[in-house]
Amino acid sequence: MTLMLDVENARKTFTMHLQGGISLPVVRDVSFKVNAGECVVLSGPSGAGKSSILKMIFGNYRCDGGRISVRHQGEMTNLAGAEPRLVLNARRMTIGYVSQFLRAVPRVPALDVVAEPLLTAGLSREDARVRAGALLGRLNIPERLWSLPPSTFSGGEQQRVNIARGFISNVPILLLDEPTASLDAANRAVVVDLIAAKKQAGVAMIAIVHDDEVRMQIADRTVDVTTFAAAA
Ligand SMILES: Nc1ncnc2c1ncn2[C@@H]1O[C@H](COP(=O)(O)OP(=O)(O)OP(=O)(O)O)[C@@H](O)[C@H]1O
Repeated sequence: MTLMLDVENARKTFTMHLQGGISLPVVRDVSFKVNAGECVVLSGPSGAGKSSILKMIFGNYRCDGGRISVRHQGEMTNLAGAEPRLVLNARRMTIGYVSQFLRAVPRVPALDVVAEPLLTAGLSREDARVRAGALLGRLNIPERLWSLPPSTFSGGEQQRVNIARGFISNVPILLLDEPTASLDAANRAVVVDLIAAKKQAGVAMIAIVHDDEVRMQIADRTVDVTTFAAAA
């Protein structure tokens, strides 16, 4: 078993500067590990801090304490409090984040939105586009839409473009924030298959899923976030 992510006593408090500096403690003592090929699902009610934990791992939210170690280029590397350059490097090579919403650059065709992580990884434009098309097809995005920017797509289509962009890269750690939220049953099943393929490939995943059926299909373990509740 190869350890890929080790979260130790991570803590987050928001300080609301516009409300007289009120402190909003969200999570404390967050501790769990994820091995290669394993999918850990974060559970807990709305507001428990699940998305905040994913954002702390990805470096969108700064930790106020503790360690977030990821296997980056073969070494366990602490990203909590790391220099921005290291965090950006880890995002390019090690950690992918599939959020519920697509943040696409305006006017870029869907095919290129999906192909972009492969170009960054050094593939030729031609090869990257072929793989992007295959994945968009698998996610039931009709070919006539591939050359259009996704900004006019439906919510579910945009989410599938986002999933394709997240799953196309070969990063060894994937963070999945409600990847099936607005999908129909057929596309949910495709995403469950994509997750199974990533497990086979040894990718470590941390997921938030509200759909019980999807959770049962993908979770190797569940981590209950309420045990990290920070409110006294
Ligand atoms: N940027 C922020 N500034 C202030 N408070 C925040 C911020 N992000 C999250 N919070 C607060 O942290 C708490 C946890 O939010 P979070 O989104 O992590 O919960 P969640 O478990 O993912 O909820 P849900 O299932 O509804 O998405 C909430 O009370 C939220 O208001």
